[in-house]
Amino acid sequence: MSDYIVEFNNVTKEYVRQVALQNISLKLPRGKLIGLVGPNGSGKSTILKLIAGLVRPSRGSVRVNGRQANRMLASEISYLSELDVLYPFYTVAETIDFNAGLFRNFDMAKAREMMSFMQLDPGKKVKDLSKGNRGRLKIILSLARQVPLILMDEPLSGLDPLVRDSIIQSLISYLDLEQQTVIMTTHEVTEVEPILDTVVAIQNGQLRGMAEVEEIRMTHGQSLVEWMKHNLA
Ligand SMILES: Nc1ncnc2c1ncn2[C@@H]1O[C@H](COP(=O)(O)OP(=O)(O)OP(=O)(O)O)[C@@H](O)[C@H]1O
Repeated sequence: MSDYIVEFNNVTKEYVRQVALQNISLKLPRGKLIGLVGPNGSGKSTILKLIAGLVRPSRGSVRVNGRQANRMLASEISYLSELDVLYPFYTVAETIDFNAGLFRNFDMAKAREMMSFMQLDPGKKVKDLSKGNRGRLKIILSLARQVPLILMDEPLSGLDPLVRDSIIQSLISYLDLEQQTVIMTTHEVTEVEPILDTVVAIQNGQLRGMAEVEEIRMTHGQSLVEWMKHNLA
C-alpha cells in the first residue's frame, strides 16, 4: 500500500472558459487532517472534485489509494459538498436513516452518538433547522461513514463561532486518523490551525506550498496565517 492516499501527477483542469488548475503535482499522506487553503477561485474545490471523481483531469493523472480516481470509488470516499444537499421534508433521524440505507459503510451508532453530542433534535425537519444545525447534520453524515478518505468542502463557511467550534470538536472526537484521512478546504485558517496536520496552499490554480503545521510553528515560528501570507504573496 502506498504511503500516499492521494497522488496528483501533472494535473491540469480546464473548464470551458477557465483554467482551474495548472500542472499540479502533489502527494498527500495517509492518516492526516489536511487543509487546502487559498483565495477564492484558486482551485481548491476543483481539487476535491477531482479526488472524488466528480470531474476528470484535462491532463495528468489523479490517483486515490493507488487507483485512478473515478466515481466508482464513491464507496471509499465521503464527500461533503459546499451545497445544501439535504432533503427539506425529512427529519434529522430520517435523513440519517436515508444515508444509512445509501451507504453500506455507514456507522449508525456513531451517527446517533454525534447527534446527541451536537444536541440535534432527531424529530425536527431539515427545513426547520437553523443553518448551523444543518451544518452540524452534514458533518454527522460525513463523519459517520467508515471510509478511508473524507473530503470536506468549506465545512465551516457561513456558520457562527459556536457552530464552528462544535464542528471542530466533533472532528477531534469522531475522526479515526488510524484509518481515515481528511482533506478540507477552508478560509477559517486560524480556527482550524490547532487541528490541522498538513496544509497545502493553492493560488491561481497553482501549488504554492505544502507543509506540516507543526513545522511551520516550531521551525519557522510562524502562525498559519503568516505562512500563508508568505506563500501567497
Ligand atoms: N463548472 C465550472 N465551469 C466553469 N468554470 C468553473 C467551474 N467550476 C469552477 N470553475 C472556475 O475554476 C476556478 C477554480 O474554482 P474552484 O471552485 O475550484 O475554486 P475555489 O478555490 O474552491 O474557490 P472558493 O474558495 O471561492 O470556493 C474558478 O475560476 C472558477 O470560476
